[in-house]
Amino acid sequence: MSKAIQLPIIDLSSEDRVSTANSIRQACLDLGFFYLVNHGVEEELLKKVFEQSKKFFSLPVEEKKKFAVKNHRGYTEMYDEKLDNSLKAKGDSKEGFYVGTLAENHQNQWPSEEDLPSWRSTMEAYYEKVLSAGMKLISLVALALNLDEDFFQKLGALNEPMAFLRLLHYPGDVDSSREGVYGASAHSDYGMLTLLLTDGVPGLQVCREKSKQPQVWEDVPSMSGAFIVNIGDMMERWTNCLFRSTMHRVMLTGEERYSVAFFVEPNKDCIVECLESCCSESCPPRYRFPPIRSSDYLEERFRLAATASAENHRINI
Ligand SMILES: O=C(O)CCC(=O)C(=O)O
Ligand SMILES: [Fe+2]
Repeated sequence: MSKAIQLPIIDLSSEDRVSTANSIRQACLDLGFFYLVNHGVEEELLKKVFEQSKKFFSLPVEEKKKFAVKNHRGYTEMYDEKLDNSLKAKGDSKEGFYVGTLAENHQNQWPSEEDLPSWRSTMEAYYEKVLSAGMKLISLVALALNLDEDFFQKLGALNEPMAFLRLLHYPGDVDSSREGVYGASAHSDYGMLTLLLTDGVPGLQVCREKSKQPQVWEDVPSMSGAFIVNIGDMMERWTNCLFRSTMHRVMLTGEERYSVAFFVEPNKDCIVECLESCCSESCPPRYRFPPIRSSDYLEERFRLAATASAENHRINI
């Protein structure tokens, strides 16, 4: 058993925005992981998303493959992805389903109303609600960086955010005794921030210092009704590594596990480069992080994580 970590709790409904922004700043300087409570997404909807997710993953695999991922929307099979591509294992032991931005809803794939009634409306409602919580949170993140709260909106990062909802299912019957077998192998997330919901089954772990050997992994307990939020790599680049995008993974415990990740990414054309408020003469922009276009960066990361078996449904955003 690994040691359980205690994450700070951020209340999205608090009227004291300055103090909330300060707490976010501290959490992001420290680990870049925190719980988000009072986020405005009703318990009932959280429950429904899990129910509908289970219904989809319970379909026969041939049925699920009819929604094989296209343009980064739809079903990803077991082993399609290897988040730590230095591993020898064939791929991560999980299946998933991506829903992309509703602004380009024609590109999304939906099971029919006859097969899975209310599936689409549940996912759309969840997408809208979590996106709205994510936008509120990003305003607070801007304040936490001593910027105007609408900084990322003004920058044009969020007029068409490339947010992805991803349903995840980790089967309980995978032999995880072999080396390199994980539900999700070690990685950091790609974008601005991630709002994660889990069903309470353990498995998620974080590593504070990825270069320290041996690596120390700590369990992240889930908190009922709260999102686990983490900072992604593009936010780390924007902040010149002031805010941390921490490495994490999902262990297989022998118990089936469901989670729902919501990745908030800037819009495609947004250039991600060191913010002025995060560099100075004594702390210049890191040379390994030159300005990049958001969608170029994302595509490259998706490409690196796709296993050979997933090559034929390569992402194209
Ligand atoms: O399922 C989880 O708890 C985490 C998944 C994750 O880290 C990811 O998909 O990026
Ligand atoms: Fe992740």
